[in-house]
Amino acid sequence: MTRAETSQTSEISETATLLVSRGVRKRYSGVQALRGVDFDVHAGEVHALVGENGAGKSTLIKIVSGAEAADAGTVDVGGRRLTPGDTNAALAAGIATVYQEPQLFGELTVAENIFLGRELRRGGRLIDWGAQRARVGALLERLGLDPVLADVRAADLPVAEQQLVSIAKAFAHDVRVLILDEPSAILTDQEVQTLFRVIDSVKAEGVGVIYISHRLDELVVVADRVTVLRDGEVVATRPARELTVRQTAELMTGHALEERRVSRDAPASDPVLEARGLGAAGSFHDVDLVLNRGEVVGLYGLVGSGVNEVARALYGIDPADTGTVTVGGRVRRLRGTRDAVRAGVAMLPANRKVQGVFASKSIGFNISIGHLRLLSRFGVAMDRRREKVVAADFLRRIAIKAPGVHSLVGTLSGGNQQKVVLARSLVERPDVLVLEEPTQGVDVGAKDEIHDIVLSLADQGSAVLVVSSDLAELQRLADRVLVMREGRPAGEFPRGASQADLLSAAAGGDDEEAPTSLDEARAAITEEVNQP
Ligand SMILES: Nc1ncnc2c1ncn2[C@@H]1O[C@H](COP(=O)(O)OP(=O)(O)OP(=O)(O)O)[C@@H](O)[C@H]1O
Repeated sequence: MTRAETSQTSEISETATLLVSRGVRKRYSGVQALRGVDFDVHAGEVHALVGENGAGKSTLIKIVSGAEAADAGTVDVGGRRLTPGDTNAALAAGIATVYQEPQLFGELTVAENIFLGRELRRGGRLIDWGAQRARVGALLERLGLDPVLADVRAADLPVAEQQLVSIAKAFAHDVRVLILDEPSAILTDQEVQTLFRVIDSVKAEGVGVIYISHRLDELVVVADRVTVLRDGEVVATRPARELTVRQTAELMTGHALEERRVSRDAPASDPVLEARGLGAAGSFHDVDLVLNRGEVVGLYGLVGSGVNEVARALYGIDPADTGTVTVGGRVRRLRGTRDAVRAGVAMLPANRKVQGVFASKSIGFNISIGHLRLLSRFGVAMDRRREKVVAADFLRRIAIKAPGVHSLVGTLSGGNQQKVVLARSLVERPDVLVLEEPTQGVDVGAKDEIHDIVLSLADQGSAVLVVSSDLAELQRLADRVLVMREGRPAGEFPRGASQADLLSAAAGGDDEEAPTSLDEARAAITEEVNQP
């Protein structure tokens, strides 16, 4: 289905309002998370819900899906009032929620996952595997996915497909309103295209979609309407086509945003880290990489390019099996993260859960853990007063939304927890810092602050490697961008290179046919991916 046809569908069914919430209020200890929110969803539309970290998006969807009860206000679905705080009632009314991280059992097949707990049985006893597989196949096909996925173990699928399977699982029930909580945050450009195709097909069936995202540039493509929340209040609900990214960002923050350009002189050649001929069987080969003192180097590539694996090898998570790495003039064997830390390399991995926060501890504690490592490196005892000052400074600088440094990290919104993890690694001021998707899930205002912090770390002499799928982020941060394709280096670009250049090098475009715009580069990739 084309976009034009899709939007027609949503206009036709505009009168059918599936979900209406009125005057929703919710208070947690010390925080008024929602202050009387009105929000509705029409049949066949994608209604995006955006706002800064802590604006109240997750709280609203928890109330709509019955995971939390509101203090005041109502939610009606199909004209019937939902019982507050009752997930079964919400499910029965047709509300399904798909979270960013797929909630599947890795050891089970896709079909088993989809029917888990409500298996189809023959004569009421034996599981009817054949019938299940056929139903799942039809379901996958309905969403434009390959029916052969039914028999694949969930753990063997890439995370993007696991997410699409989670959507399929939701559709095993009768869905009227599908809630997608930051579905694109962990996806690459071409995976996002597939997600949008699936969204188009569910829209065409008259399902209403609530779409939460921090990637504002995709709203004009995927959303019909946009609601902006700020501090628990709706500040605007508008057709997506009437809002630019900048206007949306300004509504979110409540103030005008300046256009920010970074101009930085390329740092002099003074290698802190040098990797030569680095390789790991099956994932990357022949990688030469130099990080100079005070330099920010970007590493960019599509899925399967090996960029994340290179970063993980430099931090000793999945060691390389060929080549050498020299840090601070000494050849290092990075066989584990302890070797990397000893060599002065720190990393903020993309999957924050790997690194984890101490949810039951305060913000101050979580940030000072990084500080403790720094101080203990010099054999100095930790100074508690200083710990509080450092944490309070970060709270202010990267706008962590919380009552104070004593607040427990477990009570913060997802994005704010991420800022705490970042603050911790920045406190350590490592010689080499490897950042993987440093601003994923973080709002626009905090993104700028995080970029400023990374650049000031480089100004103070750290060498920084940033692996990011956000091209605008790489343009802003990186003095140089190395592009990888299918496990090998595919080009190097100085600061000032266009997004189209980076994307086409990553996708294997040749120079003679270099695309002139980002859209053209994206279209070329989609075409390549869709080729049999
Ligand atoms: N269980 C809780 N206890 C205390 N405060 C909470 C709890 N859950 C949420 N909050 C607070 O309510 C506010 C709204 O949080 P919410 O998770 O809805 O934000 P969000 O818009 O989804 O943010 P993000 O983009 O970071 O996910 C935040 O200030 C958060 O700290």
